[in-house]
Amino acid sequence: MDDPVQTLTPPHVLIFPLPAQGHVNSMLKLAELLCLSDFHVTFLVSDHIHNRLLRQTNVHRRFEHYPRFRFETISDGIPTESSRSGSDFLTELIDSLRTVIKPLFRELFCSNRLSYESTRPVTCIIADGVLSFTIDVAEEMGIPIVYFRTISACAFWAYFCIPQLIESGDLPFKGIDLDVPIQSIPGMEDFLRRRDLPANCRVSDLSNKKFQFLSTETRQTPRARALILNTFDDLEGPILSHIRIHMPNIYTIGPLHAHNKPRMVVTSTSSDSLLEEDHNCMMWLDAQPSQSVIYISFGSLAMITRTQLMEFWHGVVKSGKRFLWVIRPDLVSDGGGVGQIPTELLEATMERGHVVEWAPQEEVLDHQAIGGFLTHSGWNSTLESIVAGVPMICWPYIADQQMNSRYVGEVWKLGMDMKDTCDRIVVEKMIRDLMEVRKSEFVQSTKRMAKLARKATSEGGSSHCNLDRLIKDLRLMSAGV
Ligand SMILES: O=c1ccn([C@@H]2O[C@H](COP(=O)(O)OP(=O)(O)O[C@H]3O[C@H](CO)[C@@H](O)[C@H](O)[C@H]3O)[C@@H](O)[C@H]2O)c(=O)[nH]1
Ligand SMILES: C[C@H]1CC[C@@H]2C(C(=O)O)=CO[C@@H](O)[C@@H]21
Repeated sequence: MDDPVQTLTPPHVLIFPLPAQGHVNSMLKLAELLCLSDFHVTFLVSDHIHNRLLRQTNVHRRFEHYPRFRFETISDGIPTESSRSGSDFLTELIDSLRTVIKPLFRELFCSNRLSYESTRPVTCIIADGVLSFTIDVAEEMGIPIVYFRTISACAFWAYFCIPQLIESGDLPFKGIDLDVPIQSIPGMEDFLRRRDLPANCRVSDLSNKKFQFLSTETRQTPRARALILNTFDDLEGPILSHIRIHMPNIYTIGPLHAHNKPRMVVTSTSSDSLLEEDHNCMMWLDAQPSQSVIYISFGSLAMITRTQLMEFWHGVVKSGKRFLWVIRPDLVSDGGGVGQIPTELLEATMERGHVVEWAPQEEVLDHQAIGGFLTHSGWNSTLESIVAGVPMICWPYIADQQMNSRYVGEVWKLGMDMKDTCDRIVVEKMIRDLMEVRKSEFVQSTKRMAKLARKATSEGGSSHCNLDRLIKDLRLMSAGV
């Protein structure tokens, strides 16, 4: 007999990510999974993000397959000329969230822009876990709201425990020793150091705006009905048990990009990238020996100085390995861009390297030529590397990345943590260790975790079952149950 819940009128879910690539990616994947269950989905993005999606992706064609999906746009309140990258991005956004986006979000619900032909009004909101003003509006409107935090459970738990860190005297740091152990986060007592805490904790003044924002926003999480996390139980089970004490209803449904549902419109050109992907690198990879290439990418927000770029470049070249490197147009922060490259680097790059401004990363990581990933440890990149079974060298930049890199190196043993170092000798050594000296050790551990990740999202797996439970619960919430 059919499940009676299935017979309820299809929900209309409004999904609202923070206007940043790493948040839009995973939440668009959730949107598609809900569309496959015949939900009505309104995906609320900033005008800036929407314009870039239109320009750089086939996302509109992809979602034409789902007649109940639509984009809705809202201003991010940030000056058009802003690069929306680097550590200043959050500073700009924090002011705008309160002064511009919150009033516009409320106004959206008071207008008729969300009720359109043959579609019921919004019955449930899925909001980014750093947008607590959406809970205020949802409560005013009497609409159920579920949070989706797009970072790892371990990073979430570190942010959530900031009050304990302050109470125990761990924050603010006293002195400059970043290797002082941190023992006031339950479940992390044996391996956490000051340097592994989210980068926002490296402040001397706890009234720092970004620090306060991330701590305060994270502590608001229990006000939501439930929390969605893009992770899986075999990866972060121990930490999830601690979070569940404060937030009992958690849906671990990741790795979201690994769910392969029948009817899913996944083609080789399915991209959510806000930059134009250079697919020529795939033909270059086809010509490289198996597991001979180190892939280098620092995500969509990270910025490095030209000095750091040169340290990485010299180290990569000295390693003697082939390399595919993503150098975004806005990656180098000190104005001069990539600038003049020393001849010896250019010659080596011509011989065994390939540089692109943006790559089809999921496809790249799945390519047989890739033997390692030098990453900034953004959570989407980390999950993509785990699913692809590619060992990592982690060079975290901001926010949650410090936590992710410690877990990759010390807890999951899926690679090495290069945090707080940018030295050509270290870069060369770590690449050789990853691709030669310790290769068999990492191949074994990454194969095992990749198998667990695919098991989680397969029929009967933990994430597959949690996604079914989320879909059923969204139907019940939308029916007022
Ligand atoms: O050339 C590239 C480089 C990256 N990507 C994709 O872009 C996304 C990048 O996401 P992520 O690795 O999470 O990095 P950020 O863009 O930096 O993501 C932000 O959002 C994440 C989720 O909240 C956080 O974990 C990060 O710290 C934060 O910087 C991934 O899906 C990649 O596959 C491409 O498609 N092509
Ligand atoms: C710029 C960062 C502020 C909050 C976001 C985040 C999170 O904790 O959700 C992590 O890194 C970035 O994506 C965002």
